Amino acid sequence: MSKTYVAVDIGASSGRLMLGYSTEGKLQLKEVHRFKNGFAKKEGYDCWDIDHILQEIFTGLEKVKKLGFQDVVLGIDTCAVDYVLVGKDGQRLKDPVSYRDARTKDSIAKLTSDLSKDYIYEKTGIQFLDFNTLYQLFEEDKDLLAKTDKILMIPDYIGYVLTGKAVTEVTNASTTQMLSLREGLFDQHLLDKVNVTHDQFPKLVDPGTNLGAVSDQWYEKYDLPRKVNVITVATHDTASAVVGTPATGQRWAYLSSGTWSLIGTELNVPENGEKAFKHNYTNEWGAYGTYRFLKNIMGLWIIQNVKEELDDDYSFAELAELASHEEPFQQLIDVNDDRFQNPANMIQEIQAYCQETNQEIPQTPGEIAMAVYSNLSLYYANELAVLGDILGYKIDDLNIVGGGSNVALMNQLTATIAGVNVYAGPSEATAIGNIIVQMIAQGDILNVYLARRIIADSFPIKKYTPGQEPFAAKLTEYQDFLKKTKEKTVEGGMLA
Ligand SMILES: Nc1ncnc2c1ncn2[C@@H]1O[C@H](COP(=O)(O)OP(=O)(O)OP(=O)(O)O)[C@@H](O)[C@H]1O
Ligand SMILES: C[C@H](O)[C@H](O)[C@@H](O)C(=O)CO
Ligand SMILES: [Mg+2]
Repeated sequence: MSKTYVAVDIGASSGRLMLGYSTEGKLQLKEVHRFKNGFAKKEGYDCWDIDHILQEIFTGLEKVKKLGFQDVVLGIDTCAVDYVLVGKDGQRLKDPVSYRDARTKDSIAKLTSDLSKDYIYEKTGIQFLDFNTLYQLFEEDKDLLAKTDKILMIPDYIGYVLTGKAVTEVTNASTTQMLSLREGLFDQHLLDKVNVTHDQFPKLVDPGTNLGAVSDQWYEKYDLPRKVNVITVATHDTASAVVGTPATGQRWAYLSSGTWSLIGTELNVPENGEKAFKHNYTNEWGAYGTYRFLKNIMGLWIIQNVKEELDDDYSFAELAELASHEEPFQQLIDVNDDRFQNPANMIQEIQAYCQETNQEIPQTPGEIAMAVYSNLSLYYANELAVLGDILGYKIDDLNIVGGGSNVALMNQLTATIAGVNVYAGPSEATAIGNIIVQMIAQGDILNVYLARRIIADSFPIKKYTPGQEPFAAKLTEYQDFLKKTKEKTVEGGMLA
């Protein structure tokens, strides 16, 4: 048996500690601890409860010890862009604001009034999302920034709390939209633009960097395994998900399907040309010198809100089951419309959208869930066509990983509409990718290509073929609908 590894995977909706080790050439994964994650209003901002997250990590580590593991390696991954400001005394200056907060909704226009989007995209190759770190820092309290000794991305902050070592891991640093592709450093113009200095970000490190042991101070408070050595993995959770995607072949794409749906592929050189810029594709840095050429899609965040607004009367599996009894595409919805980013009530927002576009309004939980799932499938198919157009080749295989890989109807609809083979699973690809980087750093696995074969042999992966369903022509209708609604959105007003 290899060493014992612990993945701390903090998703936007749930966090988990997973134990991983390999025996007889297969990877074993065991969930040790899971907890709900989310943001809440604090002093007027939507904030992550970082103390809750830290407490749950220590609780999970105590469970690891109770299972008899005394000597483990640990890696941390979380969602992107968000950060913690640390003062000169090494303490947090405030709670981290969530990217869902409205403080940056007008920031792109403000920041690019005198620094062009062309410059920023040519420099960074990163998609324009109004919550990127660049815009959050632009809106940040200037007095607080002046008092800031370190700006730590959330997983780097957790590593800093655990070990006392402060670094900036590159996969997550790239999501700031401040890293220069060419120089491999934070771009000076962009730092200046947000009144931040180079040395306020700790040194940039690659995935697989050893941070060292959990500090002694924590052993006075918690009953932890005797030795916990922390390694900086691909700390943006999507970067870990991509490492954990069991793709083979040449023309493959991934869909990391969780709170967000991240659809894209893995490149060895960035693609920040005209088409990529026009379609707002991003070049987030991946592990091992790769680039995650991808697009953010609103994802299962929509269903998470629907579930909550139905008072959690239905599990996700039950909502998917109810949806499967409904006809797909009863309405066409631009699921990436900003109005779905953080509405007061998601169900009402979906219904209002359908009314404004003169379409049948979904009413029952099954109708609402099918409206979401079938339009996500259409959106995925559309983006696969765009991805192929930018790259100059058709994508053959789509690997769907993350919790969304459990939604069979969405996997099948996507395969049929996009005309691709869909390989669904593993749903815990992020935690698996987290562990793989640790195993490679420790010499337990040679490289990521061999790791992906081990993953494919270790976890159930379900294949969905395009089939002859009558929906393939639906994509053209959806593309026309998106074009029309985007034009109308620009002009405002109801759709004809
Ligand atoms: N059995 C299931 N049936 C249907 N949907 C499911 C099932 N299990 C998970 N999901 C979907 O997967 C989503 C969670 O996916 P996942 O666990 O990858 O997200 P996360 O890691 O918590 O968050 P993030 O996307 O921020 O990493 C849920 O919101 C739900 O919509
Ligand atoms: C804000 C980012 O796009 C976000 O973190 C996304 O990458 C994600 O949540 C993946 O789980
Ligand atoms: Mg996740």
